[in-house]
Amino acid sequence: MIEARGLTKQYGDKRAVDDVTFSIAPGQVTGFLGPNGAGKSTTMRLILGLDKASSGTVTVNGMRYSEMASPLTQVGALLDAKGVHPGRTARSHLRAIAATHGISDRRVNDVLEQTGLESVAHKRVGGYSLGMGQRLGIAAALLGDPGVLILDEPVNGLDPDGVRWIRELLRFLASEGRTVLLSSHLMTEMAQTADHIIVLARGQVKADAPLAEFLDVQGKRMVTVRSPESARLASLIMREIPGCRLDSSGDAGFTAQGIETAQVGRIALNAGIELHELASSGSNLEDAYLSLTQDDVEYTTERYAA
Ligand SMILES: Nc1ncnc2c1ncn2[C@@H]1O[C@H](COP(=O)(O)OP(=O)(O)OP(=O)(O)O)[C@@H](O)[C@H]1O
Repeated sequence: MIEARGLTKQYGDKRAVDDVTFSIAPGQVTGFLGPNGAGKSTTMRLILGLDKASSGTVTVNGMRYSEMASPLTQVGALLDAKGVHPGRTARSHLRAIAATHGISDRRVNDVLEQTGLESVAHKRVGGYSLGMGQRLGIAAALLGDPGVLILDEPVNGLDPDGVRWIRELLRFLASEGRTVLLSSHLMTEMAQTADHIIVLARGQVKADAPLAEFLDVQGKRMVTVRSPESARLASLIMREIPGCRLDSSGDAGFTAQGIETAQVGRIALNAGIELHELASSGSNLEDAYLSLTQDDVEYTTERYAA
């Protein structure tokens, strides 16, 4: 369990984290989302005692990081996978960390095996690919067998195989009852990995909800309709369902928001209109996230029309 209460971090005149309160529960993966500069990494650093809060508190299993006698066994983190001496081998890197906590060589071998690094454990880290470096960072996070894991953009730059491996590993770790906090800008990946979503924007919590609820509240369900009489059907729908929004899809059809498939079916039936397609698609995490944060993006660019 990670608990933040009124957590605030001020850098000069920049308030990077602004009165943030949340509880991150064990047994699930919590996705930490937010535009660049939203305060995600700062919050993670505050949890890990790498930065000092200006006010408020954050605890892991009821304790501040600085109060933990053996922090690696409580909380494991992957913040910057590049912070490893290039001349060391993976095994010697992990052994050096293990030595600070009295962790056995056997455990080092276990995490090398768990992260698929056994066969390259004797090689110098300087020659590692990005994916191998990420695996080593995760091996270090797992070393103390902690109940809480914090990973800042762990899938950045990984190939599809590595991305899937991390997704399955995090789901497994959560299923063992661990608390997993994961930040990523990859929405499709997050949608497949997270059970719960926290969105930060300009240092504040904009949403804190189970994934399904987040999609329901923020997302927009879309109905796709195709009919040889689509223009007549569209005008009937506009008349009968005020507030619904239609967009022509060009292919003898249209998409509609703010309406259910059953309503379209009934209107079509009553008017004797033949339907060739009537389908509902759920909203995706990217759309839901973008609609929530569109006014909070600090670094923006012009959009290109398709
Ligand atoms: N050490 C620091 N000194 C001054 N400002 C900082 C420092 N660290 C972070 N900031 C500022 O705090 C804000 C939040 O940054 P942070 O890195 O936490 O955001 P983020 O959500 O992790 O962004 P990204 O998605 O780009 O990684 C930014 O405006 C950043 O410039």
